[in-house]
Amino acid sequence: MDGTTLPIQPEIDFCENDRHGVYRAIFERRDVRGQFKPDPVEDDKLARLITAAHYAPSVGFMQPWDFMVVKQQEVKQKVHDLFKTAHNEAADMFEEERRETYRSLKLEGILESPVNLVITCDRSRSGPVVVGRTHQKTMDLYSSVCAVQNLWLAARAEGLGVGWVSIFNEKAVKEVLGIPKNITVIAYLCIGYVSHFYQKPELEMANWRERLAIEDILHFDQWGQSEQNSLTQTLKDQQAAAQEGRFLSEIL
Ligand SMILES: Cc1cc2c(cc1C)N(C[C@H](O)[C@H](O)[C@H](O)COP(=O)(O)O)c1[nH]c(=O)[nH]c(=O)c1N2
Repeated sequence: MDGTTLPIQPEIDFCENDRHGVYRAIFERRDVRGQFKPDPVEDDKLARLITAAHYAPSVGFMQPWDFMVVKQQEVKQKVHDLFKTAHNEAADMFEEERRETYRSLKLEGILESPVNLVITCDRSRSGPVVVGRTHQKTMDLYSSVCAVQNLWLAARAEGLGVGWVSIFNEKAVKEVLGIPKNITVIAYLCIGYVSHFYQKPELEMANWRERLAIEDILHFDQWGQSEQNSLTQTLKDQQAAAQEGRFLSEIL
């Protein structure tokens, strides 16, 4: 193929505002559970989110996703019932000291959010041999997750909150939603306008878990090999800024 005849994008660089917008969406995106407002989400906005998801990268351009919009209260109620069952089971899986804290966490907004959206993965979408998936079969699942992340960031840019709910038995969810056996549920998302976005993850604020120090999860050339070099120092400085809400104003 002659590369010069293919259409190209007019610009390589983003202008300052656009670049800022991308990082803003990344740092200000939150998992929303309890701050949903009942206001309906306009179809054009919801469509933009789904379009953004559909333009995610996928292995071999497989596009293994489907999108299922759930708006009916009785369907949401059934999913919520499944959540409650799984949430009770989950509590018993944690160490005793953490059980009460776990129970006190708000971990879904299924009924309060006006729209629920299911993103799935059809593992046989483009036949048995897929470019890039010949040796690592799970790449299709990761592709659908890329679609979720696109949607999540686009939603933040639209002023919409998204909460990912994974506390239910997948088989039961599929039954309730009539999803065929060969389709994998990747994400059950609650979407809607919010009263506010928190600055930090709710699990971080609840002291459930801290953001890991970047230098502890950074390796050079060999696993477990660290280096005190300028990249390491810059990453530490950027993390300190991000933790204090200074990333957008000081690092960009
Ligand atoms: C695959 C997957 C699955 C879930 C989540 C996320 C992801 C990526 N998260 C959200 C998760 O708790 C949250 O992303 C982290 O706590 C970090 O917070 P922020 O997303 O930065 O606000 C999530 N949250 C929740 O309240 N109930 C849930 O069942 C899940 N499930």
